[in-house]
Amino acid sequence: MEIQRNIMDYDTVSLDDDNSAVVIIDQTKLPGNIELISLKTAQEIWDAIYLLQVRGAPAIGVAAAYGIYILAKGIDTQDYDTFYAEFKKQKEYLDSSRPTAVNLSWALNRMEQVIIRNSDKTVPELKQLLKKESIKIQEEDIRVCRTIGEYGLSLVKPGDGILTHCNAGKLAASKYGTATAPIYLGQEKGYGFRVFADETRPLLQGARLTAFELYASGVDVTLICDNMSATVMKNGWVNAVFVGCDRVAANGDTANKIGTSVVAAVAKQYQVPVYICAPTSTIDLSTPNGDAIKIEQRKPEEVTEMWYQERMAPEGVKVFNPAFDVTDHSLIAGIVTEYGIARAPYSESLKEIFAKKEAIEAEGV
Ligand SMILES: CSC[C@H]1O[C@H](OP(=O)(O)O)[C@H](O)[C@@H]1O
Repeated sequence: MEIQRNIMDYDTVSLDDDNSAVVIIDQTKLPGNIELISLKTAQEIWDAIYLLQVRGAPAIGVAAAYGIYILAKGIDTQDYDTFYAEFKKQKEYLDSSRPTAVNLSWALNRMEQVIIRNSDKTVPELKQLLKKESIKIQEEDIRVCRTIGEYGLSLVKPGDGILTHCNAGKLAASKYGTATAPIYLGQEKGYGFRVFADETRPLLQGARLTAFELYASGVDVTLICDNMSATVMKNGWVNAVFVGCDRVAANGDTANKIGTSVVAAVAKQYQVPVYICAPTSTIDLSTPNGDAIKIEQRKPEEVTEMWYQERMAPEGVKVFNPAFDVTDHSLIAGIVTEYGIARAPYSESLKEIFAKKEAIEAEGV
């Protein structure tokens, strides 16, 4: 008898036992098959991020941190400058896999800082410090997501309807997810949320991943097509929208999966608050506003034929396939971080969030 495997029992991203590979759930195979794959080379790691075998801003950051660690481990030199030069080459390559989710560069830069701050250490010592930092990044991700869940839970009440778009769940992070964190914590407390998951064309992260993980967790989830979000909100079935993010700009404009801005515009029409669940690792104060966020453009085949037995569009037709869009800060009721909920004006409140973060870090809490 096949053992009933629950997706929630698997780590989205991990290091293998001998620290020689990044192990991920291949999310392109979900929900049909739960397959773990080991990534050992720079090309394998790059491909896994680009092909969305591992995806979601926090999960991409953790995969990149583990990835650059195992690549650094393989650099065969005892000379600091030679080691650092090769590290930078590998880091720049991994950083080129996807442009929008800031966690990729955030994690890689954080790993590089370990080398910069420890120029007096030997190469073996640097490799150990890189391992330690990569594990710390994943441990923080788990703590951060749970804290976001706690703040998010304060925005809803038992029995509420929650709509989410794309997958900002456990499969986009290490555990809890970001937008799903309030849902999972509510599940622990018996809140009985009714969740509506947008399927999220063209790659169907909502159908294949969010509905999959929530259903596996016993959450009351209803899968809807993207064009149905207006109806469920008009019917009064949604009390709040929780979504993830890939990059939050200094003024609160937020890049997230394509279609998020549509959900936010419809939510405004029906007076449903939209909350961005945003680890501070996904907030980029160096990006002034949404116009400055680079939006990844992906292949037309994802739109025209990816999920169909036959092509569903004429051969050669023009296709526009931006992977993300930017939700204007004016459509966002709150940005839920692990240091509290930022409210408009975000150009001020996000700075206050980071000031709180820095003060707590300075205390070594
Ligand atoms: C926890 S944030 C996840 C975020 O990333 C997703 O994009 P992709 O599936 O292309 O990596 C989507 O925008 C989610 O909201």
